[in-house]
Amino acid sequence: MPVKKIAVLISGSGTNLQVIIDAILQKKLNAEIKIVISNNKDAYGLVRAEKQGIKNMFISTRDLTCEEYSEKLLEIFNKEEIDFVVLAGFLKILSKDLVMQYKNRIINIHPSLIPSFCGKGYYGIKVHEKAIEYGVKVTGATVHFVDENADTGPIIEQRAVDVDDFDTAKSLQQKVLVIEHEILVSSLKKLCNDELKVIGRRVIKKGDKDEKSIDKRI
Ligand SMILES: Nc1nc2c(c(=O)[nH]1)N[C@@H](CN(C=O)c1ccc(C(=O)N[C@@H](CCC(=O)O)C(=O)O)cc1)CN2
Ligand SMILES: NCC(=O)N[C@@H]1O[C@H](COP(=O)([O-])[O-])[C@@H](O)[C@H]1O
Repeated sequence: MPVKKIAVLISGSGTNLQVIIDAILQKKLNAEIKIVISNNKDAYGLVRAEKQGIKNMFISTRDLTCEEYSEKLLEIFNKEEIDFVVLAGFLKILSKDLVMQYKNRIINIHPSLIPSFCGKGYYGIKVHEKAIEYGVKVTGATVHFVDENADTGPIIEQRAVDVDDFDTAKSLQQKVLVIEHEILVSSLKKLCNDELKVIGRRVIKKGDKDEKSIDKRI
């Protein structure tokens, strides 16, 4: 199977980007990061890419509409012949047009168990603050395909973590980040190996013994 060309979009420290870099170096992923793009010029993730010799660029989204910066991204994806896009802490909503042209080829990592604590306004530490405030006993992380709305695409993988009485938003963020790194690599591996099939809102592993019965049920 040919090596998949991926673009990774970031806005911050890039620890999720780093685990993808590490997984490729350890030959765990059938992928090559062709480009890292950030809408934050100070994102440490750009430093991580530079250190690894990966093409990287800052694209300002300030003063641009969603459609305008999405069009810029699409031009780059086409030029680099990108197969899949990973949103790894990218904090801007992508346009419907871009998402449709890359239907089921863009994945996102979110630091909660969707549909809890997600959607517009839910990003970074804010997600964990809401979880602590609500008093949930379990939270976690989700990898999902990206559709035109925030965090509503079909779910690929989720994993839970317990919320302890002494947890703060910060401590919870650290616990969930460990899980994010694990399920992001796991999901990306399945995607790059063409192991995923989307049936309605459900994402199943191809060759699943129940695939045909699931097909009929939906
Ligand atoms: N079309 C889509 N685009 C994006 C999705 C998606 O599911 N569909 N996921 C987000 C990532 N994300 C949650 O996982 C997310 C990111 C940002 C926001 C948000 O409310 N952003 C603010 C601006 C924040 C800033 O600029 O500092 C906003 O848009 O007003 C919600 C969810 C990536 N794109
Ligand atoms: N809604 C999107 C969102 O909140 N994304 C979150 O941003 C962080 C980026 O960390 P990183 O830059 O170290 O990978 C991660 O926790 C990711 O789940």
